[in-house]
Amino acid sequence: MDTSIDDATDAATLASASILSDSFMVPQSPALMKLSATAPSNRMKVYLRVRPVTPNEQLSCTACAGLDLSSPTGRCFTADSANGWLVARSPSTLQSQQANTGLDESKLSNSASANGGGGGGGERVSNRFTFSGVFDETADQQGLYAGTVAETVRQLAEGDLSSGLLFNYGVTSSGKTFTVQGTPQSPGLLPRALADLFRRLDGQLSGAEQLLPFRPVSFSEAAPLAPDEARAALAETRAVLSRFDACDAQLGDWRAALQLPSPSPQLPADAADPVAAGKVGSRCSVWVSCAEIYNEIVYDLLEPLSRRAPRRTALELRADRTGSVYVKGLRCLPVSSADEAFRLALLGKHNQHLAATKLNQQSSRSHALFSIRLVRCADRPSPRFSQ
Ligand SMILES: Nc1ncnc2c1ncn2[C@@H]1O[C@H](COP(=O)(O)OP(=O)(O)OP(=O)(O)O)[C@@H](O)[C@H]1O
Repeated sequence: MDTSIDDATDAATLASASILSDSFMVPQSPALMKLSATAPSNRMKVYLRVRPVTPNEQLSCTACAGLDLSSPTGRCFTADSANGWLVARSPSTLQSQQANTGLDESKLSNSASANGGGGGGGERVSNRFTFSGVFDETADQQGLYAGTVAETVRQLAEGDLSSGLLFNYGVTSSGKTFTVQGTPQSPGLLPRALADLFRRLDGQLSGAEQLLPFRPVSFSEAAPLAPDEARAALAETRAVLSRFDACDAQLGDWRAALQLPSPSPQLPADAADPVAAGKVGSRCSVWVSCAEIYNEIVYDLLEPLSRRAPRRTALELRADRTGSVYVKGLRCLPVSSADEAFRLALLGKHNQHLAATKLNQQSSRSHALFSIRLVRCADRPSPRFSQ
């Protein structure tokens, strides 16, 4: 997987790739990745998003000197959304083509072979990479969400999916944060997924003041929750959210772009239980966690820090009874709205290790993991639940 995408980025393609699966696996070779991306029956999907070239990149890329990157024919790649292809050409090939004969786009594309080999009489002119979907720089955030994550969220909300993963991969400054988090005016995949999930669960959620019947444990299990434990869990969410002031200024814009109600809706303590009232067949609670992997150590990004304990605790990985790996001790907090869940995501992002790199003033220095867990209680006398 890495090799194939890196080939493209080497050719100055600025893109991030996302993988969505309900059984996560990492292919070991480019050939395997190609198979995964194209086989219709495979549950892993690989998408490529190309972001716009910035004026700075146009100026600073020596390999691209003389090329007009703002023109589709002046670039060393072509994103073909209709076919799910990315055709990459080396800058030197492009320069010599433009200088000598002018660029013949159709000839270049035709020369690309399906297995990524070159054409043009044995000369390696271009490579074609195949993805489950390709989104060029004109793709907006809503279109990207609708074409990638929306179906997984629907399946999760309807109980057709037990687990899914969105894995976002790309070189520094390729647009990972923009794609997953987005901006207040243009929210990315995560806030859209949360808003969509809560809209779909409308009427099925345990209210903030009602007792949650179960809590998630390990990777894929749930355990009954005693009333005082439920109260403590809800109080912890409120305590963590109360530290949110640092990011609060932008919340109005996020809410407006996502059409979220403001402030977050919380069911009153005496709200009718929708299951008991026969309105829905199941009752759900949503829990989120936020971790980072920094220098190969896992930390809880929602852990409160104090003067006495100014550093985050290093957490350990464990395997549960099914062999699934989880982070022991990672806070998993109940949330009653998309607004609450996204505020926790923003707080986690705020706490992540950041540094400026040559290419990105706000570069993430760690890998962040945001988990959304849905616990569904089918009926109370003999409860069944799914995550
Ligand atoms: N599709 C897009 N449309 C417009 N601007 C974008 C797009 N993708 C990324 N950008 C802009 O490009 C810059 C770098 O993007 P971003 O910070 O998301 O990269 P990153 O992959 O998260 O970087 P790092 O790994 O260093 O944290 C940002 O200024 C961002 O706003």
